[in-house]
Amino acid sequence: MSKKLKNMKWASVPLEGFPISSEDFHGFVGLEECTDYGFDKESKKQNKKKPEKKRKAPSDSNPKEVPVKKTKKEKKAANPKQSVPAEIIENQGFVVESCVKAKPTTGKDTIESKNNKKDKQKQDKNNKNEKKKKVAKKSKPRLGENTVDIDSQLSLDEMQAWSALQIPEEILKALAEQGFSKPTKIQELTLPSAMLGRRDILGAAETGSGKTLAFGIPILSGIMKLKEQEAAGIDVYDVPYKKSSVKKKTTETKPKKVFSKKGSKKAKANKNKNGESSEEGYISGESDSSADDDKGSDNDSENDASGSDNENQSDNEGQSDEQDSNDEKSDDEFLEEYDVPIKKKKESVVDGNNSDDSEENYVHLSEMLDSDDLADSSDEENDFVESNNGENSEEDNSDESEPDDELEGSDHEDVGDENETGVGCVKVIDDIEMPGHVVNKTGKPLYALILTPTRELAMQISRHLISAAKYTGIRVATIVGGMAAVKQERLLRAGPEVVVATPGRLAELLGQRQPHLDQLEHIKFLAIDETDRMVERNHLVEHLPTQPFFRFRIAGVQTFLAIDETDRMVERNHFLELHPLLARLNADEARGRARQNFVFSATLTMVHDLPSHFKGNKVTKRGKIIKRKVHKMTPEQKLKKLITMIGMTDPKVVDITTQNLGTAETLTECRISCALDQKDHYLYYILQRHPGRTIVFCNSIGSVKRLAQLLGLLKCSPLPLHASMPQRQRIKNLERFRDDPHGVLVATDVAARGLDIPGVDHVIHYQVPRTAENYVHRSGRTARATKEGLTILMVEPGEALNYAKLCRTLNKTTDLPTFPVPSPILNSMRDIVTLAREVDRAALTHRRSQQEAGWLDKAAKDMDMLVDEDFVPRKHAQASSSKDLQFKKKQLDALMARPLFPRGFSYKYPSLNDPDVLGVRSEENALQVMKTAIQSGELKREKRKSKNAPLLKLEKKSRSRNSRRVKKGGKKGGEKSTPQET
Ligand SMILES: Nc1ncnc2c1ncn2[C@@H]1O[C@H](COP(=O)(O)OP(=O)(O)OP(=O)(O)O)[C@@H](O)[C@H]1O
Repeated sequence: MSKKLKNMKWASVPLEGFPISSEDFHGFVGLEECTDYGFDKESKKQNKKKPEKKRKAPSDSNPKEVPVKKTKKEKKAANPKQSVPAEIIENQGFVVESCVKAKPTTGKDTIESKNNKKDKQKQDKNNKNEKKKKVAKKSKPRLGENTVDIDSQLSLDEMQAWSALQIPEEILKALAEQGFSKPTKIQELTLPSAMLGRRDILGAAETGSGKTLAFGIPILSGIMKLKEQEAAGIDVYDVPYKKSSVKKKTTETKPKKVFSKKGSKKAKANKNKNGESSEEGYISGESDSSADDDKGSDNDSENDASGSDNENQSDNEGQSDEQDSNDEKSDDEFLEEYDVPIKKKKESVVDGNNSDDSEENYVHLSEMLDSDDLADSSDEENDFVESNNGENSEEDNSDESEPDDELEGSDHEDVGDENETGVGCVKVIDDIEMPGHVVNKTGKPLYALILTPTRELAMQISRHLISAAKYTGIRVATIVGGMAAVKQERLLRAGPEVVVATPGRLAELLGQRQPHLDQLEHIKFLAIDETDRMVERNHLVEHLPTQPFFRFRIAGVQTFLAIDETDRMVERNHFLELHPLLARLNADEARGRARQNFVFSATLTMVHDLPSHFKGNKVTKRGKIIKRKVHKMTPEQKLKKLITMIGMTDPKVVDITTQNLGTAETLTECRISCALDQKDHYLYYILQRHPGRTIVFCNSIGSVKRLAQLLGLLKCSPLPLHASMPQRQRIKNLERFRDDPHGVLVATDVAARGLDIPGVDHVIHYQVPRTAENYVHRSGRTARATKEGLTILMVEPGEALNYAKLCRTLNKTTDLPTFPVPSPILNSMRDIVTLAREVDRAALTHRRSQQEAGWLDKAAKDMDMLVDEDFVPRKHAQASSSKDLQFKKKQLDALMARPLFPRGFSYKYPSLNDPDVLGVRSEENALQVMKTAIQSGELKREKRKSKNAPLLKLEKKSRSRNSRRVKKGGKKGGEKSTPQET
């Protein structure tokens, strides 16, 4: 011991309570503590370096406690969570920390603490994730997610209107939470047949009328039933869901006569004579009574169902079905009808504790886009994958025995006998047809497939289903293109009961034989939303030429035309995947028949006039005449095609679109007729004068890009949306649009169908849509779920013919009313828009000159050449373009800084009685303006004064012009003047 240490004062420490006693530690004598701390010169030096005043005074200014500035290491060592509260003692300027409640540590404890640490870390991570989830949930609902007001949530007692439909309590509870007090009309008309009769459904109802739940509810409740059977140990893979009673009907699915003339006297007479329209399998919206009849009949069946004989329910769906029920399979082999309420799931499920499960298994599209989340997939997931693989291998084993189950007849029995004798040899059986596709049963059946034409729609349908399935424990996965397939595969490994997909990505994963999707043949439910979008060009052409398809071009739009009489459906290139998919689904006839199919669209029965160039013989470029006859397809034929294509059996057809042909009753339609050049002025006027959530639809991606650029310069904050945008951006823009009450979405028809964005005030068709269907679906983004909305169609003279066709297809006998726009304001709009266009042009010139300069520099660098600094043309061009751009930008800013709608300026517009309205306020409700204009009758007066002929008259002129052209040169009439076909 050094001298210094010897000289120091030491005092013995009592060993009472000390962790180590002298007995425990051999040779241990005692413990002394140093009481004289004056020896530490270094520490004194340090103290000098760090004057005390720098130390923060403790808040409670305890003279004994002095805060110490710790080093990083010290801080780490004294983990605040695990360290024992320390007592800080000051003695002669030296600070000592002594553990007050220190516990001795053993090796075991260290391991435990390590484990605890891990557990805690895990827990912390989980908590953080949960918090993140909660924050994310609170801050931003996902696209398609229903944001429900707590006030609008209903109790189960308030859901009496649903009671007749016998919906499982779990689903009813979720519907109550969303405030859906009663079924919509389409739901009311289709649910009884779908749920109790288990019939295929072909449904046409106006946009925003709740068609998603019209197929969503029967699918979810059907899956609940199947899962019960599964839990009872029944092999649900091969249990047919639909009744045998509908089987025989499949061979002849004659479309019903009522299609040809809806609401005709004959049809009505038929209905009355035969009983009810349900017998015909068709409900027309034209006669409410027929619909009610059907509803009544279905309700009758429900009453029967409440008794013991459930079979009556399906009997009611078609009297003749009764005899057919003695098919190959007895009814015992089919699933029973529901006992309502369905056997309750575990309390936790009903209480919603399980709801997170489904949430967890659903991954939002925007989340899917984060590729990095693939890297941080947790251990649990890896575990899951492993165990799942294990499961698969088990399933594979069970699959090996599968052919035995399928074998029928004596051979099969023989095999059984041999097995019974214990002889372990393989018997060779002749004449057994080997199935082309061996289904890989994973033990987690895929029950339902829902196909949609667009990714956003798939995502939205998933969200709607997840909301309705909240208390059922049913999981839904979304499989769409444009994002990492790996993550979607991971979702599928969890074995979701429902898959919502777009055909392309589904086909891709099927091609890779993804195990869950590989069970596709066994699905019990198939829904195809917006079906008619998947089926295109509904014309029949007689007298086939040699090629199976006749390909033609109309003003750059490449189209395929079905010329086969054998009901061949032709679709655009991106839905080519649909046919092999349907072929696969229907390969096994019995299985196909046992599947319940749903087909819904607002424009399911809409048919078009033939384009004029289809009429008469076709004259080829070489002057050869091809005789042909092109027929306009009837709604009946259109549906027949769909039925055949999808493999539906005895479908119930519900069409309630008769009056408005798919557009909502609450929709106000109008138009603006102007020169092509003026469209931008009008558009800018509407956006400025009538702000609101607005969708501007264009016919091409190019138009969307141009308009988005222009509106950006005009500070309208446009959000573009088109198919060639990255998927992440598409979703982002849609979410931004949803969140902004004054958002402006500029989109192609990719946003036309199905998107349910609440509170869209206006839909503006910047160009006349190519088809009447597109007009209906575009317009349907507003005026949804009984809310009001306004749609404005912009028509320039070149589109007059298409507009006229549109009106004819939609059974409109008069022109759409004109939206009132006061011309003085339009003049000021014109100046701004013209300048904005100039800025746009200048920006383009500047970009080009920059690109050119960049190219020159690069080329010079590559060639190791020096470009002369005074390379005049290049420098000059760059400088002048930049100057020009800056100047024009400033001009535009100055112009836009002026008030667009100054007070006191008289905006007197001859068509409005109340000009002050415009003079006082700078913003107005467009719908109200239009309604007032219609009611005041000013529009009619204005029309009479107008020198312009109504647009419908223009059609006649253009027709006669076309026919003259055809006669002259044998050219296809309208080929040039009609880039769009309705
Ligand atoms: N029973 C109901 N009561 C009230 N609202 C409902 C009901 N069913 C569905 N809705 C709501 O109505 C809106 C439109 O529903 P949905 O998207 O299914 O319409 P749709 O008929 O499929 O429209 P589209 O033809 O445009 O695709 C949704 O916001 C949905 O939540």
